[in-house]
Amino acid sequence: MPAPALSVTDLALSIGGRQLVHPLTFSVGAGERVALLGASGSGKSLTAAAVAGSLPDGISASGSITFAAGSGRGHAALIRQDPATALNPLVPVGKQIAIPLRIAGLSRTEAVTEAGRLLARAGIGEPARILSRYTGQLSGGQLQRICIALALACGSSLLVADEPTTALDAVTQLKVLATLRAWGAEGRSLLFITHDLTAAASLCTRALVMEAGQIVEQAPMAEVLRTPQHPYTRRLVQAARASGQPLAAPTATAVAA
Ligand SMILES: Nc1ncnc2c1ncn2[C@@H]1O[C@H](COP(=O)(O)OP(=O)(O)OP(=O)(O)O)[C@@H](O)[C@H]1O
Repeated sequence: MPAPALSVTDLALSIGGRQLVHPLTFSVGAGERVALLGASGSGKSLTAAAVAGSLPDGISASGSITFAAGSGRGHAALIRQDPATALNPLVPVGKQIAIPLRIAGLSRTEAVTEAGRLLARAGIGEPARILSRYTGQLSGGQLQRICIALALACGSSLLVADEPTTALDAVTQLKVLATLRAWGAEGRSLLFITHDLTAAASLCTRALVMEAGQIVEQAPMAEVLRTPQHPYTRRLVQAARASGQPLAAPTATAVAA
């Protein structure tokens, strides 16, 4: 069995002696798409930041986070709800995507061509036109997909996506979810942080559920939807069903597609 893309063991996070995240242990398999669900303030974003190595100042961490050996040039890439914060507003996005490609040894021309190809792979229409744009000239959904193209350019094998669809309209949400699905279908791993069970169920095959800084449930997504165990998970499933949106975990065939 291949080593997990990500193994988190007894990860605990605190600030000034106040425990924000209690010791957590979980893994994300190679090519697996895992949802990290939980209410606001349950510790999802801090966990995501710890995995991506970008904890805010003042937060202390203990425990271990390991990545599969040889799992790509950059281990984990993080995309957030506000993707503009990850990009430089003064540099055209194509140039920003070209930087890691140049570092990896591509010539200037090759890097620009590859940046366009990666934008297309991330679901951006008319990539040649988008390459020369600045972040201020692009929509939230486009910026999310540009961050995914950047993660592709960095050779990341694991994408940590922290509420990437929360601020988007329904149509754009579907486009970003499709890009994330394609990311996983190419054998890369995904940790999808959200409080939107409908989005998580459409994308992920396994779910971790957090409440008050602890993982209270972890199971295959289909099982979570069918027989949620923890009271918070039950409320989440009931609320999603009450909204009338279809709730179904991806099948093994859909994952391989
Ligand atoms: N930089 C920080 N300094 C102090 N406390 C923090 C900091 N960041 C987060 N916290 C606290 O840690 C807890 C977990 O926060 P976190 O942002 O991880 O929650 P979350 O589940 O991602 O919530 P949301 O869905 O609203 O983003 C909260 O109580 C929050 O107030």
